[in-house]
Amino acid sequence: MNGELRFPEGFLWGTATAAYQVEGAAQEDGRGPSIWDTFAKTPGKVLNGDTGDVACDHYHRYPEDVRLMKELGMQAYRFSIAWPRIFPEKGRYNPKGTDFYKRLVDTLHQHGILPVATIYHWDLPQWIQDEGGWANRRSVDYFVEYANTLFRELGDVVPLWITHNEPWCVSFLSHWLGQHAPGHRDLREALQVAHHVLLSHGRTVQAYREAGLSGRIGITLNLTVVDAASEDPADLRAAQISDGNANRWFLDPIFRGSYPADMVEIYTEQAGPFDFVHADDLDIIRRPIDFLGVNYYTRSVVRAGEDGMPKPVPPAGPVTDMGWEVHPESLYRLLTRLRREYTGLPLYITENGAAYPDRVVDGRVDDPERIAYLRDHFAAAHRFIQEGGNLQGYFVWSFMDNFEWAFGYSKRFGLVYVDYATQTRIPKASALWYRDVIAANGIR
Ligand SMILES: N#[N+]C[C@@H]1[C@@H](O)[C@H](O)[C@@H](O)[C@@H]2O[C@H]12
Repeated sequence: MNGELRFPEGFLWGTATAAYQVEGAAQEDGRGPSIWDTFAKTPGKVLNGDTGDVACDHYHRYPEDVRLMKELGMQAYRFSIAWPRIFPEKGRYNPKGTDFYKRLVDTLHQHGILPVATIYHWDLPQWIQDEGGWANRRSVDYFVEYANTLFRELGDVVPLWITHNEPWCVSFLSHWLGQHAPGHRDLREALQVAHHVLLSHGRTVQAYREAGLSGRIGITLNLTVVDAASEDPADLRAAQISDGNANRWFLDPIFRGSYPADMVEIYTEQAGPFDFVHADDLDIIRRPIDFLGVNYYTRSVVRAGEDGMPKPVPPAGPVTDMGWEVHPESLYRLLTRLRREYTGLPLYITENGAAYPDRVVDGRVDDPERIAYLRDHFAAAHRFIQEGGNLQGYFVWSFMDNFEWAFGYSKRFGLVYVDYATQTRIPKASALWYRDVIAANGIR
């Protein structure tokens, strides 16, 4: 790549984390248990039996972390709010929970860093799960009450709100594939969960408008590009189905007010009638948002299984420590598709990054692969912008190494290395490189 690629004036450069992955303080100041506390303590669910009990101790070390963000030139910080801190039990609001986020947001403002709050990043209060979780339509009302509480307490100091992080993971990964909390394996339940999460999104957008706040609200979807392994019609259809599950199942309701017909036919056959979809639900889900958050990590390649359903094909090219193919051109393809087929709204890359087996050598962490990964993905984003794409910001996942869900602490996504034994933070070479990218508002 020759020459410098400069981003538009005002382009927002930041990093992202999530409450259960970084905060620790799992029982502090009235926090109640979440489904991830339960899941992580269930033998065999998380590698090495790791939990988020301590994590990066961000709950106590946020002043140091925010100072480091400032030193690294970060302009924005996307964090999530832990619902079980705010409503630890049914019907009981915990002001101490909100107070932590007020302290965090105030510290961010003091350092000139824009707070971006994700309302839900997977840590459902266990008391709601005990009532059926997201599969129970009542969860929608609980979510709106929680969101309204946040808008009341933080609405005037948080300018960007994200209702949900990755509804696909909340529904299919957690209730069909069983890999995330609560670890269920039931397609019909996953479809109900997806619907109620989307409905809670729409209801919350409505509540935000009614609150008369001056910020902006959107949703973050994990999206990908699905390629067929061959031009064989069976493989092409398998790719279409995989795209329907990964992308269109969420994009269509939000931007078109309907579920994709081809997938409704398949899922009705596999999981029964959609009697959990009420008459005006889709009109609520499609409430206009101000921006779309896109989490992109990799593309997928699929072939048709014997049943015609998509089966993953192992990556042929370079992969990260997660085994995910490094495929920056698919970020450009994804963004271009979103603009062509769904929306001209502002887009933010709310997560993009890579795990690599980082090591501390003489007090330093050299991570050239991560620098190359980020550079190539920034270049793909820049190409989209150059062609008129409305991309307004980029949040690298993650600010620091953290609890990587079922992988525990075995995968390091951070720009900043965390020594979990001492809680020492060490900016990796990629953090210093990113600092220079932000300062130049571009890449060389
Ligand atoms: N795996 N992985 C890394 C990263 C995960 O740590 C985030 O919590 C999710 O939002 C999204 O899956 C992406």
